[in-house]
This record gives sequence, structure tokens and C-alpha cells, in this order.
Amino acid sequence: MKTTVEIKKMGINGEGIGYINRKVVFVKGALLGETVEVDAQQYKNKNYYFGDLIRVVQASPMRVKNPCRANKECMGCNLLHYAYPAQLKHKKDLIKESLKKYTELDRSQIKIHDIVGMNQKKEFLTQVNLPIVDFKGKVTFGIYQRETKYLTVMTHCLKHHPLINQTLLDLEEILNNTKCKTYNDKFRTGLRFIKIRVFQDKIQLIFITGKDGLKDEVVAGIKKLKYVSGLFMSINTAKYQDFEKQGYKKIFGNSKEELYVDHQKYILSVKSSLPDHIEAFEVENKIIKTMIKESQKVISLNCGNGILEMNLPQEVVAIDNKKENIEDATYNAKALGKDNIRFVYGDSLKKMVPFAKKKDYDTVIIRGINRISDELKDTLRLGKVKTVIYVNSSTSMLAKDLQELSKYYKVIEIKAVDSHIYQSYVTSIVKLIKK
Ligand SMILES: C[S@@+](CC[C@H](N)C(=O)[O-])C[C@H]1O[C@@H](n2cnc3c(N)ncnc32)[C@H](O)[C@@H]1O
Repeated sequence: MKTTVEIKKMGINGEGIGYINRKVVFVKGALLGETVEVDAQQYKNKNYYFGDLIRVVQASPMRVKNPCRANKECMGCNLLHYAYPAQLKHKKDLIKESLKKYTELDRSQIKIHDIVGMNQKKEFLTQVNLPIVDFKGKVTFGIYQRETKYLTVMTHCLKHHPLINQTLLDLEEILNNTKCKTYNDKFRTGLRFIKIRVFQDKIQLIFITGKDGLKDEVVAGIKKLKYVSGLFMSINTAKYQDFEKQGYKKIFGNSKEELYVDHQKYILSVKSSLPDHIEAFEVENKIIKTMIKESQKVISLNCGNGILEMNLPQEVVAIDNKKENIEDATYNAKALGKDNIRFVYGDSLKKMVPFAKKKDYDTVIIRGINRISDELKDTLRLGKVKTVIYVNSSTSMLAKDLQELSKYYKVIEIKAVDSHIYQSYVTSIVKLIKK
């Protein structure tokens, strides 16, 4: 059915929401305040419509030209056509809407700050992890879209650091010139995945391959790329895609690289966690730091590379279940003379328990999880932790967890950072205090 719709609000996936005969219609690509012409379908047994956008009749003043060449096929970023200030407002609204929908919290009692925007809105992404694929008879790199077999070639993404796109194009040439094949499930040979990580003006490369590994000509071609400082590979013919479980074999170059955060140098090994967006990481760390001024001692869960924790003045115990993270963090803390921090290798939940029972560990930082487990809730409820700093990038998951935590903790404030530019995610940092 073709009809005209006025967009009354924005949905959690960045779609415009309007009404047809009092029933909701979701319109991808439409913006708040716009009048759009749509082709609407109501799916069986559903009480709402999906509208394919035919034409924008009355455009929002916040509509901008989509700056990405790949976006039409990629669909990875759903807010590219929205002016940046409007994106930030939309994300603040998402937080408020989620709290309204999933919690019984008195929102007037919670300080929800404006979203902190990023200066670097292009070319910021420091790492990618891409399948090696065939596209029109050529070996290249791309992602398959959710719920479809549709492939997006990823050599021109506007968010990638320029060296990543350069590497993808150079590798495409090397792999095709040397007649490489993509992974064949049956024979378990060929190239599977590429990981590319940027350190300043250097690239670290990791290939995941079938049992035939990497050809000598490929290695020789990569050696000629002056910006590649380290090449690693891992043969993996298993069905599971957790490639990090296996070791990486160094083929040439540096085993460790230098990462700069807030002008401070850290040394990271190839398996250590690298922040995707350094500016966002710096901003998040600053916010967390300001939220724990009063603390005596801090427990930090899923600490990753430990860079936040190394910059806290308090006594800290920081836990992560990735060995390389803890090894690097321990090394960096020692090199920086930080003796107020102890890095612990293991499962955060198990390792935190003895500390959470002590009165002097009064703050817990929770990051790197989708939802708070029942065990963690119990540990917090029964323990002596007064302040919780909870970080989550999904507004709905966050709100559901806050509803649970609010049985024992008062939600004080939410400061969020736009670390997922152009996407309907926002990294919320929440301060809670025991009731
Ligand atoms: C997304 S990273 C976040 C790292 C860091 N907090 C940051 O913001 O940069 C998630 C981290 O959680 C760690 N992790 C995941 N599950 C864990 C668990 N059950 N116990 C300890 N660490 C865990 C991973 O090793 C990884 O370093």
C-alpha cells in the first residue's frame, strides 16, 4: 500500500516511526519530523507495518547528504543521513526511552547528561576483522549482511583508518596476482579471515587460513609494503570462529607494538585488546575517573589492556580472563611505575568475590559485558561495594540491568559517549550508589 506518513519519533535502530490508521509503521531512512511517501506492508499476525521509503516529501532540516560510498549496500551505519547534533540528541532520547520502557525508575531523579560527541568522525577505526571472500571472481574482503547472503566489500569504509583501506586494496592485489583462493570448507584449504590493526603509521596483519597456510609469494608481496610492521598467521580449520584461542605464528616483524593513549606510550602484544576508537576510549576513561573520586579501593572487571586502571590514583585490583591482556597490563604498569594496581588473570566474577567482601573495596567498575548475571547481582548485593560504575553500549540492555540493580542501588547519573558513530548504540557510563 502506497501512502504518506509523518515521522513522529525515531526507533531504536535509527528508523523513523509514524502511524497508518493508528498502527505503527517503521520506515528505514526516514527522520524525525519528515513527511515521507512509503510502500507499507503489514506482515501476517503483526500489528504494525514496515514502510519502504519511496520519497521524502518534506525533509528534516537535519537531513544531510550521506557521506559514505558504501553505505547503500553495507547498512552497517543507520544514521549517516542525520546531522551530527541530531544523532547525539537521538542517542540521548534512546537512553531516556529505554529507561521509560524497561524500568520503573523515577527519571527526574537521574541526571542524564548530553552525549559527548567525537571530534574524529571519520577514519578513526583502528582495527578490522574481515572474512576473505570471492566477489565477481576476485578475492577481496567483505561482510555478509545480517539475515541475508548479501555481501559488502569493505575496502572503502569511511570509518576505517586510511591505512586499513590502503592495506585492503594492496592485499587484494597481492592475493589476486598470486592466485590465492578463499577458504573451501570441504577441502579445508584457502584463506579465511584477515585481522588488521593500526599502531600510529604501522599495520599489524594476521591471516587465519586453511591447512595450506600462506604462500611464499604472498609473504614476499606483503614484505614490500613498508607500512606493515608485523605479519602473523594461524591455521584454523575448525567450525568455531574464536580464532584467538589458537596461537598466532609470527612470520616476520615486531611481536609488540606501541599504542599511544593520552600521549602515554603502552606496549601491546598481538593478542592484547586494542580500543576501536582511541578518542572515545580516552573520553570514557576520563568520565569513569571523575566518577570515582571518593573511593578507597577499586575492583575493575573485564579490564582489557588495563589502560584505564593504570591511570586511576586509587588502589585497584583489575581482572581479565585473557592472559595476554594481563601480561601486557602488568608489564606496562611496571614500566610506568604504577604500584597501586594489581592485575589478576581469571574469571572476573570468581576473582572479585574475596575483594567484594572487604569493606575497603568500595567501588566496582563493570565493563565489557552484555548483561549483568545473577551471580554478579548477588555478589554486589551481599558484598560491601558502595559505588558501581556500569558501562554498557546497548540502551535496552543497560535499562534492564538498571531496573535490577536499582533494588539495591540508586542510579545517580548517566554520562554517555558517542563511541559508535553513525550507529544506534551509545556507550553509557552509569554511577550507582548503594541504598
Ligand atoms: C570489550 S573488552 C573491554 C575491555 C576494556 N574494559 C575496555 O573498555 O577497553 C571485554 C574484555 O572483557 C574480558 N572478559 C570477557 N569475559 C570475561 C570474564 N568472564 N572474566 C574476565 N574477563 C572477561 C575480555 O578478555 C576483554 O578483555
